[in-house]
Amino acid sequence: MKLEVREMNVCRIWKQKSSQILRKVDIHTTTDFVKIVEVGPRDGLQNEIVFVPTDKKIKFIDKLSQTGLCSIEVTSFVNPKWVKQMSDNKEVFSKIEKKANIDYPVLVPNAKGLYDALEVGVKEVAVFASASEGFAMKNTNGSIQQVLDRIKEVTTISRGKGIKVRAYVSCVVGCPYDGQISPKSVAKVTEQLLSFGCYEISLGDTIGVGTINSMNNMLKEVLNVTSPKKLAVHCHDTYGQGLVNIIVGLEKGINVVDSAVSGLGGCPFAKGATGNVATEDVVYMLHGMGLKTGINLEELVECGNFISNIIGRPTQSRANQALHKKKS
Ligand SMILES: CC(C)(COP(=O)([O-])OP(=O)([O-])OC[C@H]1O[C@@H](n2cnc3c(N)ncnc32)[C@H](O)[C@@H]1OP(=O)([O-])[O-])[C@@H](O)C(=O)NCCC(=O)NCCSC(=O)C[C@@](C)(O)CC(=O)[O-]
Repeated sequence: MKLEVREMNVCRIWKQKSSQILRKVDIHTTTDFVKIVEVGPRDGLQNEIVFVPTDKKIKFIDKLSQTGLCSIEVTSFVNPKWVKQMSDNKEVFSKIEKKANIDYPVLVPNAKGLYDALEVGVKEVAVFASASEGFAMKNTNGSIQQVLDRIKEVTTISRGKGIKVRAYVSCVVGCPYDGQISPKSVAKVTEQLLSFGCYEISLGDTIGVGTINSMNNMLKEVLNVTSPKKLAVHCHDTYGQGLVNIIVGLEKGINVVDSAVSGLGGCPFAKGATGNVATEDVVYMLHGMGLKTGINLEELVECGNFISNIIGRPTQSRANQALHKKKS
């Protein structure tokens, strides 16, 4: 009997808390649209050891283009000795069926990557910096400052050619090499990237260690140097905190979220990192909150199943598993 009363109280408190969160989200978002940047084809597949055939990558991206997504990061133009999985970048980008209302950014680390991408007609690039020295060195073979210098060159060339530049900051709360990361370092790198002309900064919890508190502290500091409209969140789900960390971002007025269908992914240079938060789970959550994404969840589930079959691993998305089971 006592237990029942306690459970009822816990339920009531949770209901109050979740409606407070929803109210806050309503207050802070100027629009009820949340933009999803699908990173499955790049962040999702870059860590796969077995090479995913190029025609399957293309089919995967073409299927994603049918779901209502408006931005799909398709590949990277990095050194193929470092990331062999993305070595078919030119063929993938050239052969995907591009829809007029979808952006197809590609990841580039330096001017060489940019020029290679320009050869196949890329219109948007994503550059990547780190808030930790250890990860900057392991991931990009340079210090934070050296990487920022390369990015400055990429943004200068890109702006001259009318190419849009988005930027990532990795390890915004924790680093596999340097441990906890100071929110001030994240704010400093964010400010520099914006000063180069990057239109949006995606804050990456690369190893998925963030919690409500660490995300909150980091975002408070970053929001001292910019507006939420310039930010996106990119949460890996290693500790199962991806969705809740996205809510922290929404509460602060951020309405761009990166995710990977089926929870694919991880970074080859971030030990212990697992996949991104699954796009299906994010979309299910956002729609349940009354927010719009423009995405058809059923079609997304199809994409998740398609790529899971190709890589030979079950989907990591809980929403996908549940919806698939319900259907069958
Ligand atoms: C940054 C570099 C290029 C420096 O790599 P480096 O070895 O220091 O480069 P280098 O300038 O000394 O050149 C060495 C060789 O690489 C070649 N090279 C140089 N650049 C390129 C290029 N763009 N494309 C193709 N080839 C390239 C260059 O031409 C040369 O060739 P060689 O003369 O020996 O034949 C290297 O470290 C690299 O490619 N790193 C890859 C890092 C990567 O892809 N990491 C995963 C993505 S980041 C991520 O997942 C995190 C994120 C974004 O999702 C957000 C989050 O979760 O936090």
